Amino acid sequence: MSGRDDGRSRARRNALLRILLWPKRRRLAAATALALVENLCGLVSPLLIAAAIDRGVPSASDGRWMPLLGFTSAALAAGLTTATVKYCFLRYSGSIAQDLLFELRHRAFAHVMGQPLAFHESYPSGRVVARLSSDVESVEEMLEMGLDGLFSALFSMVGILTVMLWLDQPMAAVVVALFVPLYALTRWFRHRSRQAYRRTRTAVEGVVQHTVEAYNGIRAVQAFRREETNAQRLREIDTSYAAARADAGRVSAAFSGGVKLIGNLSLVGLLTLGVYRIDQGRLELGTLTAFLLYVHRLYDPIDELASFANAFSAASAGLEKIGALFVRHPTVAEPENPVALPPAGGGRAGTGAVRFEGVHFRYGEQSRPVLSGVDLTLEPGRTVALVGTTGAGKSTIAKLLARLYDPTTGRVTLDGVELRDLSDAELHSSVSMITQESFLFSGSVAQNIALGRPDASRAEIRSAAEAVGADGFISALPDGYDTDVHKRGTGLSAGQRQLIAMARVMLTSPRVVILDEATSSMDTPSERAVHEALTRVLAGRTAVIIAHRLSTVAIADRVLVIEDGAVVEDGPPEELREAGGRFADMHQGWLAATSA
Ligand SMILES: Nc1ncnc2c1ncn2[C@@H]1O[C@H](COP(=O)(O)OP(=O)(O)OP(=O)(O)O)[C@@H](O)[C@H]1O
Repeated sequence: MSGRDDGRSRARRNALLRILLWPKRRRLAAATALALVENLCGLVSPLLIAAAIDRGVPSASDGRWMPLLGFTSAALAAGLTTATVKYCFLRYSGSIAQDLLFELRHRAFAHVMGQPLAFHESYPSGRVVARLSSDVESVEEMLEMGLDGLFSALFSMVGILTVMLWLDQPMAAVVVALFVPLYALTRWFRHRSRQAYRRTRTAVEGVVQHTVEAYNGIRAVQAFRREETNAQRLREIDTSYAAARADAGRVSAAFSGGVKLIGNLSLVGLLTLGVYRIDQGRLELGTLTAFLLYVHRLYDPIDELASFANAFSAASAGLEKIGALFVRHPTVAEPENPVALPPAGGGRAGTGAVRFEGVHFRYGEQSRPVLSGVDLTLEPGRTVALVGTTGAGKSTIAKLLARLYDPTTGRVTLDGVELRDLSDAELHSSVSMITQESFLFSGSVAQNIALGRPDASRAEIRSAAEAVGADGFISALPDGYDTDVHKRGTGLSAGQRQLIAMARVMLTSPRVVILDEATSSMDTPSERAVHEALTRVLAGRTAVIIAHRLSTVAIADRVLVIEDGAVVEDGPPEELREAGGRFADMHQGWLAATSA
């Protein structure tokens, strides 16, 4: 990662942290106060023990037990208070941490869901899953195990050093002197562990991404016998993940060991100097004991600080990655002052006129132009088939018509209104896209049909299903319209899914329907059922079909042959067939394929 990228990642992480932490500043301040009380109580105990040794024990030898009893009871009370406050702190900081994670996960998810198609087409779904799962988990781990260590370490260090300086300065100087190597070690650790954890986050992202891709494409994986290749690839990515984790482990082990070594050197130094100063009569035994107890207390949290720093490095790398999700992507924004479509009048007739005016389009600034000046007029209520070689630009035209993207220059209008000027609600109810996947969401069949109109009544849902001939098979399902589409055993066929998708469109009753036809063929009876449904859905609407089959082109009134992002032939299918151009060649090819 270059220095500039590094700075940008950190800036994104800090901005994200600010957004998450600022609203919780009061609760964080309360948690800090609890930690302060806990550490102050913890600080008192060694002082009381020192007093018990230096004052309580001598007076007890003289037969006066009260001072010793007083000091030991006070030490006990301090210990009990420390434990109680610690319990409260952990509960309180735990609830802050959970709220924070909840918000982080939901913000990230909502942001991803609201992104334009351009984002999803360039950002692999596996990477998004990694962001929302393992990267958020790394933050969770830090919050769960690290906060306590961080607070204890910071307060203890300041508090203990202050008390030490007050008790005996030459002895405190020994401890302070050993902070120099400790500082150097910590700097090294921060630098190395940040690198190591960035590598682990990248590696774990690879593992998740590969798993999600393999799972999404399981049909292709099995059809092309890619199981072994995929497993081999996972082994490779996993090996690099393991290596990155091992490196992170080595760094943290070196740091922990180093801290322990410096802690022990402090003990030896204090013991040597302490014995010398006692011998000189400048120090009491109780004070030496307090110093030894304090050093122990000082280095224990530093060790905890190491685990926090570890968790922080992992979480920090995770937050940098999550922060990258929030980078603004050019979006197809909803207009501030939307324009309404002219009313449909009596019935649908006359609506659904589409125009592409001088449309140029490229997918990104670096990409080559896909459409270069497309001018098109689609008449209301007619069905147009887009045909052409693969990569010609057919889907791109459909995506612009559904306003999944905006043209780079030029405009697309529906009934005289530019798509950019329509509200999202009007756009979605006026232009519907039936995609190849016919995706069904978790929920009942009825809910899936009512996707575009969640307020539709059961009677309306039913009549939409009847209109496309889907009522028969839906009523035969175990729970009819209430059958859960993803419940085991429901197993809807590809054709049935398509019929549900068509009923969905029927219910929304859009002016324009775009159909990205499936290339894979279905068995003939279900293909016929889908075809009949399609004819009913398209009746009276403007339809654009990306056609891959002869039978679909047959229902079109007009064919547009697209080549290299331009319309090269345009006319009724019969006319183009006779004209002997590209469409005629394609037609011949289809005929040969179907008769073979
Ligand atoms: N998301 C994208 N980012 C960058 N380039 C893209 C993207 N989608 C398509 N393209 C490019 O745009 C061109 C047109 O693609 P498009 O999907 O419109 O073709 P198509 O005619 O629908 O092809 P097919 O019949 O194979 O679906 C192709 O060169 C393709 O590589």
